[in-house]
This record gives sequence, C-alpha cells and structure tokens, in this order.
Amino acid sequence: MRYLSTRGQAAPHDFEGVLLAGLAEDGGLFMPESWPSLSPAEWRALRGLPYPELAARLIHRFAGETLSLETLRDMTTAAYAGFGHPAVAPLVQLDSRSFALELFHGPTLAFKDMAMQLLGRLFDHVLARRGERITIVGATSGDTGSAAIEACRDRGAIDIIILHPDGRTSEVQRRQMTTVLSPNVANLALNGTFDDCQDLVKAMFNDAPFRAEMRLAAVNSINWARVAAQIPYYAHAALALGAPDRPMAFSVPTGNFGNVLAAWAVRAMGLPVERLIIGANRNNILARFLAANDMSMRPVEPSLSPSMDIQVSSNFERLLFELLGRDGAATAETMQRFRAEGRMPVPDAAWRRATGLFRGFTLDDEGTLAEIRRLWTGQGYLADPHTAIGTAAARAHAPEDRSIPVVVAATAHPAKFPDAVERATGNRPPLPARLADLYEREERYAVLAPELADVEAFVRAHARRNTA
Ligand SMILES: Cc1ncc(COP(=O)(O)O)c(C=O)c1O
Ligand SMILES: N[C@@H](CCOP(=O)(O)O)C(=O)O
Repeated sequence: MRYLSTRGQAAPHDFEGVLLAGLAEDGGLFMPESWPSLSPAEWRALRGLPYPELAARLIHRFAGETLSLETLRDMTTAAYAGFGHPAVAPLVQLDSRSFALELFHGPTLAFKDMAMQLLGRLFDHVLARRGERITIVGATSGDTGSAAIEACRDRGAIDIIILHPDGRTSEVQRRQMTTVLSPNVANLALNGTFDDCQDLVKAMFNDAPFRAEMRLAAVNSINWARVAAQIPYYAHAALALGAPDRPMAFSVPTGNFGNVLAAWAVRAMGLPVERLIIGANRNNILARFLAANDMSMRPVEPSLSPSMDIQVSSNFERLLFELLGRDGAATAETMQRFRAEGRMPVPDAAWRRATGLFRGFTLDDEGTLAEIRRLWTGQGYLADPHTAIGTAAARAHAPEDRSIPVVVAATAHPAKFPDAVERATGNRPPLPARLADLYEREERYAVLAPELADVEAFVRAHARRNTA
C-alpha cells in the first residue's frame, strides 16, 4: 500500500514512512493510494472475531508491507489487554434503534486509547528495527495528550512533548497529562486555543531543518496510522449489528474530524454506511458547512465539551481531497485560501456530495446538560458531554428508515468531566481506583505564549535533555 499526500507534491510513502513522517513534506496529509475493499463474503467472515484479531486483520490491509499479520496480532493483543472491558469496545443499547459504542475503557478513559495504545507499540517496533529515535510533538484539546503520553511514557526511543491550551481542558484531563513525570515526557500549556496548538505543531513540521534535527513525529490524527487504528471499531460495531447485510448510521461527536473520517473509511472499504452524523458544540464550523456550504472560521469558544473546542478540523482536508476527485493541486489551493481568507471555497458539486452522506448538528451547553440529564433519567445511562452531543445528534438526524440502527461513538468516560455531569444529574462520577489520587499528584508543566521560536526552543531543550 502506498500513501499519497492530499496536496500532491510530496513523495509517496509506505505505511512505515507515513507512521514516521506524520505530516507530508508538502504540508498535506497522507491518504491510501486506493481503499482496500472487502467483498460482502470477506466481511461476513470477520463477524464474531475478538476485537484484537479483527483490528489486526483490518490494519494489516493498510500496513501489510511493514508488518506481518502475526506481528500486528501480537501488538493488538498487547494493546487491548489492559482495557477495562472484556469486549474492549462494547455496544450498549440505548433505545430501540440506537447504541452507544463505548470507546473509553482504555487507560486514559477516552477513545484516543483505542489507537494510541497500538501507536506506541508501532513506533517502538519500527524504531528498534531501524535503531532510531524520534521526538513526538502533539497538540491536544484534552484527550489526545494523556492517551499519547500514557502510550509513550518511558519508551527509550521516544521523547514526547504535548501542547495544550492553558485553562481550556477539564482539570482531570490536565492532571492526566501533567502528573506524568517520566523523563521523556514534557507538557506545555499555551496561552491560546487548541487551534493555536495545532497550528504550532504543523509549523514545527513545516520548518524542515527543525523537523530533521529533532526527527519529529506525530501522534495527532494528522498521522494516518492514528486514523487506521480507529477504523476497526466501526467495523466491529457494524458487523455485530448485521453488516454487511444491514445498512447502518454512525453519529460521531466531532472536532478534528479524525474519528468520523475512520467511520467514513469503513464505508470506502465496502460496509453499507448509510449516513454519518456529525455532532458539534457551539464551535460548529462543520455543521455550518453541511447546512449551507459555510466553512468560515470564527473564534474558538470554550464549552462544556472542551475536547471539541476546535475550528480548524485537520482531517477535513482528507475528505476534501476525496470530494475534489483526489486532485492534489485543487486541495492545496483550497486549503491555502482557507488559511488566507478564513473561508473555504468548496465547489457546490463537492458540497452536495458531502451532504448526501453527512448531516451536521449543533448543541449548546444548555442542550448538552439537558441531554445528559435525559439519558440519565430516561435510560439510566451516564454520558459525558461529548457523547451526549452524539446521542442528541443521532436523534435529530437518524435515517427515516427505522430498521437502520444508529451507533453513537461514546468518546469519553463521564468521570473525565465530573463538573458537567454532576451539574446535569446531581451524580458525580468517580475516577477508577488507579486514578483515585489524581488530585494529590504533583503536576509539572510550563506555560508559554504561542510563539513558534519559543515553542521550538522548549522542544529542543526537552529532547536534548533526554538524548544527552
Ligand atoms: C471526548 C472526545 N470526543 C470527541 C472528540 C472529537 O473527535 P475528533 O477530533 O476525532 O473529531 C474528541 C477529540 O478528538 C474527544 O476527545
Ligand atoms: N480532541 C482532540 C484534539 C486532537 O485530535 P486528534 O484526533 O487529531 O489527536 C484532543 O482531545 O486532543
């Protein structure tokens, strides 16, 4: 499998190259040259497999030249062994047609662990074989950071530096990152938004000498390996509910567009996904795009679902590339105009193609609290604010045909957002025993203005300290 940049100028890579490169050298994102498509019979043969086995077989379709199926199987088995639920990603029925796909049973209680626990092992395997080391720089609005730190802490060939927006994550999210005092981990709080953090990560990658000097690598979903490792859980849910012989819809609370892109990928691989519903908080650029082809930037505003306080959804570029007929030059020009003008000029035909499959939905904080309350009092289901946006979006935009099930990505454990959940239900969800002393642990992080030179100096200092 070869991977191409969405901007058409970078050299193609294999899976190993993509894993290590993160962002393509032309600033674009890597996409598979063609989608590995499975026949209905091949999909049926995957029904009922344990999650690690299914994950290994599907990811192998993307990584076959780099990793044998046996090696991948060992990695997925180890990656999911520590999850707090035997099914890894259980489906919980919410009502007659909707299900929560619980993706938060990993070590840091959010869906990011599903990919990150594998990614840490992939990096280790490839780096050991090559005798190399890397410096990971990542941006987080709250969940990617702790999942990546947990997956990479104390790994000899990796330094990891995570940028988060100061004061804009939940306290649990911040402490999950800043209380990890391993020598290869550093946290940087920036006076800005998640978008500033993500821009700085991309700017470091686009600074070619710095990128080479630090041997930068990415753990955000700009790295194709992250998206690839998020594909199996959508297939797992769909197969459990009757695919490929029954269509389905997914509702995904969305920020950086990586998670819903993985759902889109299982459709490209041949599963009958009828509709993809995108839930947003007040930072609803994607919902506005789907409603009226209005992809225009507004300032990021804080909300009760902080992980989705995002305006520039990185992975939308991957969908755009597909919508524009995989025309790298057109994708590059559209992205450049978005950056320059703050508005993305998506041709009408491409927008119509998107609206044939996707629906957008916006829920403000009051609505989010009401939805958490409704789920709790009605179904006895305790949802975090992000998941609640997904369930409300599912109700608003479920396909008219009631025989089509809707699977909602339950992206975080309610205990990560105890204040919002308590406000809505009067019930303060406790942290699991292994995190019970989180509030007593020592925190360590630096605070900086979002200036590239200062951030690069911080990264250089951290990486050098570790390599000395
Ligand atoms: C809990 C939670 N829900 C939803 C999202 C949005 O997912 P994505 O950024 O892949 O769209 C995030 C952040 O990624 C998150 O942490
Ligand atoms: N919501 C995310 C933002 C980064 O998303 P990613 O999927 O690109 O890593 C977070 O929690 O950090």
